[in-house]
Amino acid sequence: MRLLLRSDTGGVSLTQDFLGDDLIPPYAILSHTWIEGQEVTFRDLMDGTGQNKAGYEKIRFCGQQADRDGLQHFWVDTCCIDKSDHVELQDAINSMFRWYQNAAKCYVYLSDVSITKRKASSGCSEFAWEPAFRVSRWFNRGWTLQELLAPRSVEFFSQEGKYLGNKRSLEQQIYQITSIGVPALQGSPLCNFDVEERLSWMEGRRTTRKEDRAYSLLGIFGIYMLPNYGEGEENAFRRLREEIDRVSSGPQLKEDRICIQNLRLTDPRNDKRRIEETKGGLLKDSYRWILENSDFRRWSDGQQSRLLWIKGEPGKGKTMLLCGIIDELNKLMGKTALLSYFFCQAMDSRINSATAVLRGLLYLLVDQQPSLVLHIRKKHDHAGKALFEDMNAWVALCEIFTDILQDLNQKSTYLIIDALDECVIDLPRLLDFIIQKSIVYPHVKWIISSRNWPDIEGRLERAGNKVRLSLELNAESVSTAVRSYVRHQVTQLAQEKKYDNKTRDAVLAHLFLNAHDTFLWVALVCQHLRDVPRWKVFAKLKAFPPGLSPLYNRMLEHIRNSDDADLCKHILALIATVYRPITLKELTSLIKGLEDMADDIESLREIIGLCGSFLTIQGDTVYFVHQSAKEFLFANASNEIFPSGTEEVHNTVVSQSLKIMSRTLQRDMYGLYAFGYPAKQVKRPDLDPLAASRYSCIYWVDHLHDCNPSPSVNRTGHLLEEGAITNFIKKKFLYWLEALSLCKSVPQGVVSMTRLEAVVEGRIYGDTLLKVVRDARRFIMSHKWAIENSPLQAYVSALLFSPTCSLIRNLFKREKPDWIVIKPAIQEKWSPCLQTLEGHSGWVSSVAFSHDSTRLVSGSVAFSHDSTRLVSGSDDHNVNRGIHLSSNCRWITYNSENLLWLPSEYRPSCSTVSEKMIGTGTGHGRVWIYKVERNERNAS
Ligand SMILES: Nc1ncnc2c1ncn2[C@@H]1O[C@H](COP(=O)(O)OP(=O)(O)OP(=O)(O)O)[C@@H](O)[C@H]1O
Repeated sequence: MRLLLRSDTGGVSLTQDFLGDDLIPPYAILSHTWIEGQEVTFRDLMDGTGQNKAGYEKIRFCGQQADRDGLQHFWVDTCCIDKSDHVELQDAINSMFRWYQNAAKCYVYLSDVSITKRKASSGCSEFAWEPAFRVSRWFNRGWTLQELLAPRSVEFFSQEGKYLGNKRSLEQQIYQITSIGVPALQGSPLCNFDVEERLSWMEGRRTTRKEDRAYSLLGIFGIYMLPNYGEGEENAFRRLREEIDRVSSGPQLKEDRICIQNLRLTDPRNDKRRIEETKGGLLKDSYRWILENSDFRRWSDGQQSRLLWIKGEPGKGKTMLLCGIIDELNKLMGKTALLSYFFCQAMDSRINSATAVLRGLLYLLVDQQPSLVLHIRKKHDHAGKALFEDMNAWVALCEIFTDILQDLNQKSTYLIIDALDECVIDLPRLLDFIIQKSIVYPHVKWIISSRNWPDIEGRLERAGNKVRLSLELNAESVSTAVRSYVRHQVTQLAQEKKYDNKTRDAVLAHLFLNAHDTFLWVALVCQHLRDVPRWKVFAKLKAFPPGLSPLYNRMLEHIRNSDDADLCKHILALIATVYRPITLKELTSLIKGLEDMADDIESLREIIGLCGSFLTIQGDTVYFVHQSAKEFLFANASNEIFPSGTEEVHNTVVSQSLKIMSRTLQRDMYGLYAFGYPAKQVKRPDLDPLAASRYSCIYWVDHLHDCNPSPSVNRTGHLLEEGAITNFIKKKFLYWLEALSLCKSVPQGVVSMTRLEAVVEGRIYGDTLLKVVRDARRFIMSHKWAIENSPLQAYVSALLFSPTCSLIRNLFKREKPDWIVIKPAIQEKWSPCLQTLEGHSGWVSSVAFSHDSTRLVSGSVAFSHDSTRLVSGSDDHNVNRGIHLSSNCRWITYNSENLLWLPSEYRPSCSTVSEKMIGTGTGHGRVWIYKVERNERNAS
């Protein structure tokens, strides 16, 4: 790879050809569309010509921008490849994706998007360039697809070289323009997207040479293929397909991929990037102190100190400190060590549990050393995705993690976990695991961070070899770091708001005096000041008291005094109560009075802006600015934000959810038409009919459950009327199942129905509701597989194969296909078979219950393909849940006879589970769970 080097005088020269990625210095890369005959070529550069061509401007722009970003080198496709050299061109085509991927920055130069022109004519708002952006040629060209997807950092510039935004800040617009899903834009590994989806991204894109439409996809599929110009587009695509099939049909690779896809809950690299971006970027001067800190050095240099615990009060900069440490370790260790990390976030239920932490850490380890996936596959091949989700997930993940740490075989490994206090589920287990592993494996070093919580402190006391680094005890370093941060923030602010020196100095002085070593306080005040007109700054400064709580109080007071106080408080209460961050559209459906605003996103943004600095919007999702803001509302303002308790908010969410679902759910919402249309291939339409009701579909039962757990609540005084739920199930149940499938959430639906049955049983509701809920639960349990795989099967096989007396079948008989003339003969009532558990590959020969009747173990035997070996296995299930739970299985291979081991706590027989008598039956690969009527017990 050849790069361009900018001299001090602004001239540009080509470097040597770097052979080997490790030798290439950091560089920026240009993405643009070509102007026929006006691009500067390799030959031009060699001959010292080309400065008069229009394309030279782009080279100048790229060099200057790289310089501003502290990069000496940059790359431009027009002149860094010698296209007259056939071999070099072939090599470049196959390397291009990697070159974009490895670039420190990618600048997209949009020659057809101008800011000044539009400003002059329209007078004009910040986003006046957006219409031109949306129709820019850049989005219609073939090569620019990989230039959008491969680099981590993609920044967009107008023809004047003015910054318009980056891949993250313009995510929604790019998604709307290209239909490329947000996860792909956020850097999710492209192998996670199926072949058809990736091919579809090229639709509507053009290239000058037809064959390039296929060649420009090579990197996106991670394949190598020699270009052969002249073969024509059709042949090029045929060869591309063949190569894709060849690579992906390797059974090993395919299984590995599925295993990694199932393991992936989040990509912690994306979380890190998102956190840094939303916090305004990572400032080196504010974390560098740690590298020289004596405790940190003791941990990094010492053999014995394997666990570093960084602790401090809210907003002291722990998360950003860890981001900095990760960057430094990455730089320092390169590929000589493995580095994996995870950021816990209490407000996001995907990433606030101990299992999520282990999954995230494993994901990054496997990404760096793919051979490690074998340890996961040992269990995953048997259990599938349930391995990571069922009630035994923690046990299974611990075993896998331990195997991997052992296998790493002395390779240096760094594991970093931020914000343990935000690990809401199973923190004690996670702490014990960390302590134990940090003692056993000398090649593994851990960094964890948390607030000063006595519980964590108490538990960590047991870790003998830890180093404790308290931010409060390093006040001097933190104070200097905060001062750097203040300086940086105020300089930016002064530039943006055009402060004169006096105003700037006043702001600086106020922040220096009152920050008390708390980054977050500074960040919040500066955010406020962005909305304050320059001339009011002096007066406003006094309104920011020192300390986080007083500042939050002040922010609340501001809301209290505003015209929209009630609306803001409702919004704050809702955002504090939901189980995952919600989008603006979902917000409109859950707040009374905002229902009609789903299409007025700009006004919604304004409304969120009214909630002071408590909330922030990323993409189109609403978050608290910081976990401490949410905690403040619960601890210091709950009377005001939740005047009737949180139950009331749950209540409202349920009734609003029922409303929006009743309004939006209907048959074939995505226009799939074909009954067998695979769920995997379903793409969200641009105008997603579920956009406003997605959250409701998945969580309404959870909110119902949390409305008021007391069974003695008087039904009439309760907002939740039996009628609303009964009506919803009677009228919308089947559409809800389809929606769950479209949202890839059928398993959550099964759990919801089990929960709903328990809630209804525990309350003073009428019989009708209970009957219909029980029937609906049997319905989803019986047909979950079909509906999960093809959403429209809810109207075909599910209805046809339900018992003739099923309430749901009869309520929705109008939906049954009329083209099936000969209908299958089906029994009248639901069969006693409650559930079928699958997973074994041989005959299941033994089944037993645990003493507490909550668990079931099954055993099977099978011959190997060549019939020389007998394999026996056991499988563990949880009886109370509606999903197959099959982790914890141990496969044992024998040379001779079948030896099946069952732990002694299990005993054969029927059992009473949730007041029902349960029996079991077995077959090839399956275990059936039956409901046993007392007088039938012996018979079954
Ligand atoms: N090195 C840094 N570079 C840029 N911004 C920083 C840096 N350190 C802290 N900040 C700013 O301070 C704010 C608070 O920092 P951070 O979230 O890291 O605190 P924390 O100690 O992890 O808080 P908590 O314990 O409440 O989660 C961030 O949102 C960011 O705006």
